[in-house]
Amino acid sequence: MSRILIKNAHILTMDDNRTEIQNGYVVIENDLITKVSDGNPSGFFDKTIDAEGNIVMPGLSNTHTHLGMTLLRGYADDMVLSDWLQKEIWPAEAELTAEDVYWGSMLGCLEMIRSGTTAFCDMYFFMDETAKAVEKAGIRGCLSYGMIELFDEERGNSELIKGERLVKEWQGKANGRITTMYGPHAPNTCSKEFIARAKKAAERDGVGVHIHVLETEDELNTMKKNYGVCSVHHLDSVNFWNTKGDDLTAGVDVLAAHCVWMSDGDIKLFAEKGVTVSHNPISNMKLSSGAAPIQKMLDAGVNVALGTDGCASNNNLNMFEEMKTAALLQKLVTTDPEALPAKAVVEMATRNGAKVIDKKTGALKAGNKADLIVVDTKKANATPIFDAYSHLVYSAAGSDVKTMIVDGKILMEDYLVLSMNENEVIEKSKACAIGLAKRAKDKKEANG
Ligand SMILES: CSC[C@H]1O[C@@H](n2cnc3c(O)ncnc32)[C@H](O)[C@@H]1O
Ligand SMILES: [Zn+2]
Repeated sequence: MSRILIKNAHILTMDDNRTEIQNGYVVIENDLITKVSDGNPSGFFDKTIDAEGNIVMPGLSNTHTHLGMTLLRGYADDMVLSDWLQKEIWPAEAELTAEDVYWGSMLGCLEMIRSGTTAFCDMYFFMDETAKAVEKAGIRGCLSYGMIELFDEERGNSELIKGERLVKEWQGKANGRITTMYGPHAPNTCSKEFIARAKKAAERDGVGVHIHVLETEDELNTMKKNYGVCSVHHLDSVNFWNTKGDDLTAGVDVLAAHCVWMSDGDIKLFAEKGVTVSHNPISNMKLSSGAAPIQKMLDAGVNVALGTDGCASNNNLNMFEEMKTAALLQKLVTTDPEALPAKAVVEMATRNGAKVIDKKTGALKAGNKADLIVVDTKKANATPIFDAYSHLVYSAAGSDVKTMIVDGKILMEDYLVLSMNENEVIEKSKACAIGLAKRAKDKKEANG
């Protein structure tokens, strides 16, 4: 049995009472938190980390990523989503190899460890490679193979087989750090019959579903033109949003990324059904997709989490930037400075996201898994701190994350990443990115 003590900590538990403890300690035994308290700890510990008054909190959950896309960081910027995908990203992705996705995923894991993200929800291709990277890096990943049916039944059949294989092979692996979902890409790239089949498979296998929804006004208009209703109501007709099973006991998580063009009726439906929304403000701003009505969703009782989206539309995986942007964007579009206060943003980035990844994470309390970070407050940008939530959202940087523990294992200590060779990951992923871009350029030139 391994016992770790973290002491002298300013603890944000993010538990149901949002308990905040000054000068507290956390005890970790193997992969679990066994005590969170103030006062003096007792007993023998294999390892003691003196937090020296720094903030100790649950690790951040990035609920929408395409990790292999780290290799396409900066590959095509300043374009509208449809052109960006069709003219640049999809042709480049057609050249991806398994090795590219492995090193791109390792690079993504490294960036997440360095900026405080302990868990993420991914949708992409060559997902065995992302799973291997998660195994090695030590973080927590909820992985889905991104299925693009393109309204072609035969293609849909083979996509579903690939999605199923990922679930069968990886669900619960790496001591439960790897979980899986089905990932039908979007209502404007997949038929509702196909999306309903993916949902049924998820219910059968007891895993969730992850989908892009109402990201752009163009999607909303296309759906209305083709089906007479928006994407949300289109999929509601096949019970896609139900998170409870038929007997209202068992259920599966439904994770909807973007949700920018939601009507009041869509929001009400999501609240009733228990859908989790992944809000991706930086990607939405960069692609000019719009501003999701997040304060309205929270007021209606929707579980809203945060995500970065892929590195080609953000262009990083830094959840501290995402938190700040989320807060500022809501204040801007509502013209209400009270919209999306700092504490609500930290909730989105921790406990709300954790609900769809692992319900035993997202809060520091006895019995939960030991996934946490230490945020350095001995910094100019952390002086003074009147309110820890305000500091995290408006002033802190991802690079202030000093130490990270996931599943009871120390992945970064005092800014030193322990679970991988950082230089090797940077060099190998850079070489893969250069090769990928060259292949894509050669293919483009050959096609005229
Ligand atoms: C089917 S795997 C994921 C697929 O989605 C593409 N993608 C990346 N960012 C976005 C976005 O913001 N909206 C829609 N699709 C996106 C990615 O390039 C893969 O092809
Ligand atoms: Zn996406």
